[in-house]
Amino acid sequence: MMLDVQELSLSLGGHRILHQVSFQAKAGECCVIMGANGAGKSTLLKVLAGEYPHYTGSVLLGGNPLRELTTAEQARQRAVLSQRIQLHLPFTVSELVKMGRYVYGEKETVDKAIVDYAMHTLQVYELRDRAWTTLSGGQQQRVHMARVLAQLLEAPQLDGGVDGKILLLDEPVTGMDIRHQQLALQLAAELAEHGVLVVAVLHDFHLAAAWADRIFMLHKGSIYAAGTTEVVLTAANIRHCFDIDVQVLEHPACDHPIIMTLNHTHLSKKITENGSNYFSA
Ligand SMILES: Nc1ncnc2c1ncn2[C@@H]1O[C@H](COP(=O)(O)OP(=O)(O)OP(=O)(O)O)[C@@H](O)[C@H]1O
Repeated sequence: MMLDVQELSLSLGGHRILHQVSFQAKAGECCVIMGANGAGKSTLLKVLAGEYPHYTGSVLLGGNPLRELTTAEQARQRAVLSQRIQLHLPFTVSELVKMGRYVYGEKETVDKAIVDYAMHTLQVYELRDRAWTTLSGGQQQRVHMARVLAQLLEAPQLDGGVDGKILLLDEPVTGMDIRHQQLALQLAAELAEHGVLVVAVLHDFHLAAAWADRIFMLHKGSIYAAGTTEVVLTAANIRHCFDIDVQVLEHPACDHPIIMTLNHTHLSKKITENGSNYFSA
């Protein structure tokens, strides 16, 4: 299964948000989209999730134009974790995770086994009868991740029929503690090993460096850099896309780099000099 995006452009509210974005990704890869606030990361993910069908250019999934797949076909092939999901109805945790199964309409027993498996995997099984609204932010995010996992799987195991499916994750680890961040991304990497194409938006350089097979760095709606961590996460690319100086160091124990920020007091000075010091507002 291949995702082939060619010259994708999209306007929203009369503004060009994505501009001539082209890339290819294949089943088994863990791709990470990075970029500054407003660069177009979520919008790109939403196009891939079928939310903005009025794009120009082409998006092919397994050789088929995305637009030609029905909503039901898309939902069985692809699971999406959106950014900052807010729910106000007091669904229990298990009810919410079960929503991931609606696209299948299968036997109750299969659904229950998969839902239980997903809740165990994200370590929210103990919370299964709690109202989602009463959970902490990080716990809520883990429940959403469990829901998305339940949608992806066709059997209660990680290699359960996921080969060739797509997992789209928009800032999946927001609010999670350091251990659960690792757990969530390890899960994404394991799914990729079982043939899932994972495309995740991440802000954290360390996590991206540790888990990405390839990184696409977006800048003002276009891809500025694409490739392996070593190619993309350079001080020059980060300065260009984020307007900040960093040092890229060798990790003492792992084979990926560490991105270190410096003491950036000059950033607030720069803003003060420009007459808009929002730090003191
Ligand atoms: N529905 C919309 N109508 C008009 N403009 C939009 C809409 N959705 C997003 N935008 C604009 O498109 C740009 C890209 O937004 P997007 O949410 O994709 O950014 P992002 O890279 O995900 O940012 P962040 O890191 O803050 O999540 C922003 O300038 C945003 O204001």
